[in-house]
Amino acid sequence: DNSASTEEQEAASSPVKNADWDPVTKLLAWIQQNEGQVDLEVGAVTEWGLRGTKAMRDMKKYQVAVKLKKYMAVPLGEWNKSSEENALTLLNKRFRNPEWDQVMGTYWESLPQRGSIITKETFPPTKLGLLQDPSMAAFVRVHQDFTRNVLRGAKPHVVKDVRGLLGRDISLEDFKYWTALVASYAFTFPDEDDPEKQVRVMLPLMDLINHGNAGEANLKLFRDDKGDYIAYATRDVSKGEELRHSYNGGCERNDHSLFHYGFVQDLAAPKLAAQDLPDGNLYDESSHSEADYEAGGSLVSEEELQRLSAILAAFPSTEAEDDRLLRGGSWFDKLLGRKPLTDDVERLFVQYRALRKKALRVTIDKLRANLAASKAEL
Ligand SMILES: C[S@@+](CC[C@H](N)C(=O)[O-])C[C@H]1O[C@@H](n2cnc3c(N)ncnc32)[C@H](O)[C@@H]1O
Repeated sequence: DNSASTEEQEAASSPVKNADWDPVTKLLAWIQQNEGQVDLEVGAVTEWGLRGTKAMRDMKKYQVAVKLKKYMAVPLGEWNKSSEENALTLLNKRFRNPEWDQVMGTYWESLPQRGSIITKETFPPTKLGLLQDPSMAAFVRVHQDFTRNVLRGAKPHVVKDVRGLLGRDISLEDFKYWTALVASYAFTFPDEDDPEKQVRVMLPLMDLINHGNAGEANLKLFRDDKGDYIAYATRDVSKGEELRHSYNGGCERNDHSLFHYGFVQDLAAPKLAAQDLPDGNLYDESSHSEADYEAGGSLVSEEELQRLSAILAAFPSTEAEDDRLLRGGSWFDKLLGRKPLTDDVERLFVQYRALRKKALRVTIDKLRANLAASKAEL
């Protein structure tokens, strides 16, 4: 058999043995061996080493970056089920079906390991004060209580007996880890049998693609009529460009992206946290948006100026003070031994509160200018 001997030769001349490959290299090979297509590379995409995906060559609009056979996907439950419930669905399948679990081992290994996922499920409770956002901290506590309660069987509508379901005990740390993964790495697609229903699904490699805002995103994901998953370019892309798709329009608000995905962005046109608009919060969309602060907008008023200014004034630290914590400050701070924060979670939380203040400041400035202009017109 000719092909087998070619494979043997390749294996023999390959510089590393299969077992030594890093998890991502293994993942790409595994997808290609399973009728998939890979036309991107995985690596660091920011100076601080965020992992993401990049174009390996110039790409044309509609060109396929990843194709994944249906059988490589990991279907979970309906989209409106909690991540805890979806995590149990996943763990049940893993524990009850060891052969499948082993086949999928290459995928599990490509995922971030315990301790490196920072989302609402894993935010350390002792650090929540650093957010300077009691309402976000409260939402986080409610989530973390729920996870704990599901695990100890206190939420019988989700599961009566975790041990009975999984056939073994799992630690709270493990449960939080899988819940966080299911929450921040799974996708939502219409159900194949009932398009009215939305279901969650985990997609190897496709879940290594980072979020891009509208205007930056250059990939889209869809499922074809055979049920296979495809990520394709939505415009021409140059070699080396990061490939991104939009997770959710809400990610342009840092409260949303921090809570659900553990990142924040310093946008040129910063958006207020949902709760800083006159109505709305993390879970309830506001009836207002930044457009209402433009000239002639419904929020260009003296009362709104007072309201936003009061929110900004009530923070326990200023933007400049936060900035000093992140950057290490002046020669004076250095002399006093004040070092920049190094802990990832602490930096993220201080970045969040500084960017929240920045969005308030920028909105207040715009509002004040538009208010002055409208008075001058009168
Ligand atoms: C679906 S994964 C994407 C792949 C991930 N970067 C990795 O290496 O495993 C989602 C996670 O990636 C990170 N992420 C995604 N988009 C990002 C962005 N635009 N900026 C910063 N981090 C981002 C966040 O940690 C998020 O929870």
